[in-house]
Amino acid sequence: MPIVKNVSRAVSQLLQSSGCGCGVSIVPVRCIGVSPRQVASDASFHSVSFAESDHPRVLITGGLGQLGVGLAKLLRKHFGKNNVILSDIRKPADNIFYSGPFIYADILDYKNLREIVVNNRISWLFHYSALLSAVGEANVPLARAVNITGLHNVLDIAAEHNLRLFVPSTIGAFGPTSPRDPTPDLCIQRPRTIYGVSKVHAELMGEYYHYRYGLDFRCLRYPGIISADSQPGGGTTDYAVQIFHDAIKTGKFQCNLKPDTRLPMMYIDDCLKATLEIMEAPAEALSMRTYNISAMSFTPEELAQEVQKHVPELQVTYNVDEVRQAIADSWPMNFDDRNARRDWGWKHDYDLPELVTTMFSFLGSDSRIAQAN
Ligand SMILES: NC(=O)C1=CN([C@@H]2O[C@H](COP(=O)(O)OP(=O)(O)OC[C@H]3O[C@@H](n4cnc5c(N)ncnc54)[C@H](O)[C@@H]3O)[C@@H](O)[C@H]2O)C=CC1
Ligand SMILES: CC(=O)[C@H](N)C(=O)O
Repeated sequence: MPIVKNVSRAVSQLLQSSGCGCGVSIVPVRCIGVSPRQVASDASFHSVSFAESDHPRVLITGGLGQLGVGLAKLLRKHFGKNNVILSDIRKPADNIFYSGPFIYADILDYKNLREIVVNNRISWLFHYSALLSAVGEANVPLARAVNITGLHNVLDIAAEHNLRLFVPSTIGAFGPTSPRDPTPDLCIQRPRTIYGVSKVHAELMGEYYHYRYGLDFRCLRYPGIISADSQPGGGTTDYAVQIFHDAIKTGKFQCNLKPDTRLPMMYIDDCLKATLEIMEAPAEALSMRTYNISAMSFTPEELAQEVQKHVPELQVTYNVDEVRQAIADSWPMNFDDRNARRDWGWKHDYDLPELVTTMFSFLGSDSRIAQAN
């Protein structure tokens, strides 16, 4: 009888302790071939701090996409080359392979991922693997596996090994019934893409693990990201990268969204800066675990006009892709990021004119390099 009493007291203490994450003492641990179970642990994830110890040991999943290589470069500057491991299931180009540690990691292979985390003493994980909005609609079973099952693997490993975990979300986590102009952090989220559904799931699961197990989960909802030295991976906002390449190469650009489709966008340097800043923010500063971040918002027509200031002869035509247009029409037009600005001092550096100038200075020098080779 006393044993039964003790057990029920322990269980009720556990349930009551959810909410702040401090002192929570159970962690989901998966055994290979056995369903998830829970074991006792004294871990207090919120106390993990790198301020007084060495740099974090970082793993980036899905690192060979549009954003991962730039993130690795930024983090290596801060934490040292060998403390940041880039990973993916694709083969890296020579320059990436030789620029720092690279490892094969399939996020659907739980055991392999856990082995990498353990063997490399990983303490921060940036989970970038995903299928984006347009390619996700083209292959829903794969998007569901990578974006949802893969996330479950990452969450369990992060909780089990006390990692600080960053998972990006997106403007695509909102849908036609969300307020679109502007879209606040907390509002109706009923996206109609598998990508959006998987990202709402990631936000909720991450926050659940935070409140239930104390996982140090941090999440930003990125706008469409624009970069010069990496290609987008099959999203609805890809046009805003392609226009620069086509303006330089052919002077002609065919846009797959209508000219007046307004979407939030951001230059990659701002996106990566925000990602590092939220990971470094003290836990006490974070009143939420999922934040919108914003920089600018424009339509294809407005972007084309700005690009034409640099390439006046650029001809733009419109050939609307119905799938992408329907997605874009359900996404935010403007993003409200007041909470990020208030809580941890988020501030963007690039508006539309600076973005366009910076893109051309990058691509201009790149094409000169390409010609010289
Ligand atoms: N690029 C953008 O405009 C935005 C990106 N995000 C998010 O940021 C993250 C990174 O985005 P991008 O670099 O643009 O994506 P991307 O599509 O360019 O790259 C994703 C990477 O995931 C990898 N991957 C696919 N299946 C995998 C698996 N089973 N195991 C390991 N890796 C796998 C792919 O090989 C690819 O290199 C994603 O989670 C995305 O949802 C959010 C909003 C905007
Ligand atoms: C905004 C995103 O998440 C991405 N670029 C996409 O268009 O799917």
